[in-house]
Amino acid sequence: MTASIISGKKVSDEIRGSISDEVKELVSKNVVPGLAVVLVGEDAASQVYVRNKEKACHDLGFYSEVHRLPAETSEQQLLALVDTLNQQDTIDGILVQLPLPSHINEKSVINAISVHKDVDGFHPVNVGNLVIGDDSLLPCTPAGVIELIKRAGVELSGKHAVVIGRSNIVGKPVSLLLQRENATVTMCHSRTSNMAELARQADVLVVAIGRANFIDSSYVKPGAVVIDVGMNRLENGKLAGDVDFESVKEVSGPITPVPGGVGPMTITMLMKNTLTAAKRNHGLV
Ligand SMILES: Nc1nc2c(c(=O)[nH]1)N[C@@H](CN(C=O)c1ccc(C(=O)N[C@@H](CCC(=O)O)C(=O)O)cc1)CN2
Ligand SMILES: [Mg+2]
Repeated sequence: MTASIISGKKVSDEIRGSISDEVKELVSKNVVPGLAVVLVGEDAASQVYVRNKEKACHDLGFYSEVHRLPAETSEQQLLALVDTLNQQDTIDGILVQLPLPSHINEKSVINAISVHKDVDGFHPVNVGNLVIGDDSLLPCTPAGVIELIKRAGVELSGKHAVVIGRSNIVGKPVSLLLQRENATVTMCHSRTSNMAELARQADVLVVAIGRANFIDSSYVKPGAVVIDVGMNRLENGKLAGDVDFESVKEVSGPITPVPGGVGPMTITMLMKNTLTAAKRNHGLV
């Protein structure tokens, strides 16, 4: 029997509806949440994502600034812009689209963003608070993964979750958030020798490895929930996840598609973080 599809688009629209209502209330108090997005260079995928973020801001009534800088922008020039945005009262959230050109140190840029405006949740202070369980702005994709699992009605407490991939922006934080939901978490990575065996033990399998269609049905326990964080552009221009959707959906439980799964949730969680930052910046929480 084919698995049920977890629609990130549907969940995203539901959450954006409530964000839009909250923004209207804030605007009535003369508070307009402001997001600044900085894009350096001409990476095609990044341009799509930044356009999606800008559109979401406009759709939800946020103030939005997009700074598109040439690829040859120096690290110092970028840091100067971040410093200006840190001090700009109309801006509650700042993000610098990754990846950056190789001559720019991503860590230096992330560290330069004010912790309170770090709506990506990448700043070491926000990451540290995530690790110790204190309040923090959560990284958008991991937060979106957890929201999708919860809204699919999946109970995580006591379940075995297997995360494949250990990146700083997805694998590591999503493992921590799964632990916060009392799941038992196994993290697999490029040096894991028995990945398929471990993956088949998962009640919930989260895949974020950046390899198109890598995970087939041999990695999936029948009925397991499968969350595909992959975002791979194929030579034919189509988008593919890390999961071989057509084969896996025949054995899995609820599964996210690509596109239309985790991706839209990343943007929505960014809007949610910006709203939170605006409320905090204006002393409303
Ligand atoms: N500063 C950041 N950089 C990057 C992040 C991030 O969270 N912060 N994450 C990824 C890219 N990403 C957000 O920027 C992102 C990826 C995909 C989507 C999305 O909506 N995908 C759609 C398909 C879009 C398309 O047609 O290509 C989907 O999956 O349905 C949104 C955001 C790396 N960089
Ligand atoms: Mg404001």
